[in-house]
Amino acid sequence: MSVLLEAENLTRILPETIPVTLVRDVSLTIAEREFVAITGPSGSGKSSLLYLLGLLDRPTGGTLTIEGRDTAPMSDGELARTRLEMLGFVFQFHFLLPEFSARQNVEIPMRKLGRLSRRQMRDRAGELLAMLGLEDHCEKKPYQLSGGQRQRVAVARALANDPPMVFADEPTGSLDSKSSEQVFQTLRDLVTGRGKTVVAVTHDLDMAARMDRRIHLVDGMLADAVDD
Ligand SMILES: Nc1ncnc2c1ncn2[C@@H]1O[C@H](COP(=O)(O)OP(=O)(O)OP(=O)(O)O)[C@@H](O)[C@H]1O
Repeated sequence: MSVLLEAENLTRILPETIPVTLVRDVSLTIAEREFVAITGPSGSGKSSLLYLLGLLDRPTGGTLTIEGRDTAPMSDGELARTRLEMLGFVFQFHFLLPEFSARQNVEIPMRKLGRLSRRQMRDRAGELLAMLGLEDHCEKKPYQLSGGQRQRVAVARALANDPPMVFADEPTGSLDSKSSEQVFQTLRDLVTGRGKTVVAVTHDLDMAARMDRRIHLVDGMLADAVDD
């Protein structure tokens, strides 16, 4: 399996009067077609690590390569472009734009990348929504959808530019158990059915146990490093 992301001694320290260490010396690799959970107690740095791996934040130490390319010398513009092409994001609260339909929300990352015609974007958004069982809801606004449906629109939006990797931060955290299971199955299908890599922060240990690998953090460090 080819490696997509490689972190070596990844560290993020906030330069406060008393510096706050969010992530410390984390080394890991994430390969194609992996379904990885990031677990750990509240405040252990799970979201901070996800933001670093997702190129939403820059480390203060260590290295991060994506498909073999070092991210340190990349400008903010290059990082944004790499995110658009390589990475999709699903957050606990869907962050769909309320004034736009489901379809228009899914088109947004395609518009930003600017590779497809209006017609192609429209068609692709419709196909993605249909793949997630939302073919009858394309023209609805987020407030007209259930929590689980909104989260599946967010998954469709994450897939808009066909990235190899999807990051999810507590994707089922605000859903009831039935919708959680649907969203979990949707993420699982991305890996087994579509060959994506999915990395998800979760508090839900049962869910983490059903994923293929677990990265456990304690105080911003990998738990196996803490055990040493
Ligand atoms: N901007 C910030 N300024 C100060 N402290 C911060 C900041 N961002 C995060 N922290 C602290 O860093 C630690 C790690 O936060 P992070 O959100 O990554 O943890 P988490 O494991 O995702 O937590 P949770 O499970 O509660 O969401 C926490 O103690 C948090 O309070």
